[in-house]
Amino acid sequence: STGIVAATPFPAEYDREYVAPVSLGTPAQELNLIFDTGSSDLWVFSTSMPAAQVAGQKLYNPSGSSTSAVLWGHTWSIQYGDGSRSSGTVVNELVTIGGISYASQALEIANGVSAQFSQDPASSGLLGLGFSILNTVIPTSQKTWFDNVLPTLAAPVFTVDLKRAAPGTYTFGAIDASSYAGKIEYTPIDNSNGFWRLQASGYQVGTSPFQPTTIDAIADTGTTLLMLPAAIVKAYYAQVPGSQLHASYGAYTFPCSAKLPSFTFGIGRYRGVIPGAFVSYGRIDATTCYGGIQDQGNLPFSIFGDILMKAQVVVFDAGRTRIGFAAK
Ligand SMILES: O=C([C@@H]1CCCNC1)N1CCCCC1
Repeated sequence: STGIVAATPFPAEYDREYVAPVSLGTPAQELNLIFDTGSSDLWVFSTSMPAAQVAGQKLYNPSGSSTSAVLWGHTWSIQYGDGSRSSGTVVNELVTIGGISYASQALEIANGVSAQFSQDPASSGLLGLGFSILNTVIPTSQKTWFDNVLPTLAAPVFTVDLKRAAPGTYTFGAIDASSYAGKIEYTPIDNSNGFWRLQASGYQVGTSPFQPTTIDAIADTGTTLLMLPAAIVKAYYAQVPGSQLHASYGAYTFPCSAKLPSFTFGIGRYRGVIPGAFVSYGRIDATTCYGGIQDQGNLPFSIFGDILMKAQVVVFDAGRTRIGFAAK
């Protein structure tokens, strides 16, 4: 089987996150979820949530589904790198994405979420596309939806084609040859820590010479920005007049009138180019804009988030434990 769903950015003004529709239960309850290659829990806002933690999100109601079955004695609790959290209980449920169904998917229903989720009306939860070793369900860890449907897919892959300020696609079981230009360049991933973790071969700021250096990064569709080592970030903004590491935001900002240089990353000999305009994340006041490239801080690796992904077609190949990039 193959399946395709739209990946829609929110909010309209800047691409903070991308959500896609997931159908739950019988009759179908369709919720918009963030597809997150950096985690491995499938969890949803539910009717078990306190009203104070809900602000417009659609809620999954297990009692309204004839196919939901409580996974007795199982709970989950997750904390993301940005400090956001959610937790709850577990059911087995029919979960369908782009027409691809798995009848007894572990569906984690939230009975509590942190403010970052409560205050985001665009997302009713997350669908983890990381490796199942990261799943937080106890006492027995559960498989991701992708792991469960993998044997039924035409090819053991999913393809991510996010776009700037426009809907893109997540495709399961296929690579759409018409979606990209040139060849797909693959590189091995290390999934031992549950991430789609790769080594990039270097970077280039604008038209400056390419700098060969290994960049150890995870490909994370659930992270908005491109998080890189301090030295690379400094070299990038050195070419943006008026940019600064803003004291109060603890992040690089720049004058919205600035012309941003492109950012190029290497995958072997392949060069992936992020246009300068894609590096502007959004306006924070009349003249100041927020950089889409930021310091990874004390993380043990870089994060290739949406700012990078939206400039590429990215193939997550579980069959050959590799990841591929192509221009578009
Ligand atoms: O929590 C996260 C991210 C947060 C955004 C959504 N994807 C997962 N991690 C990835 C980076 C290392 C720490 C764990």
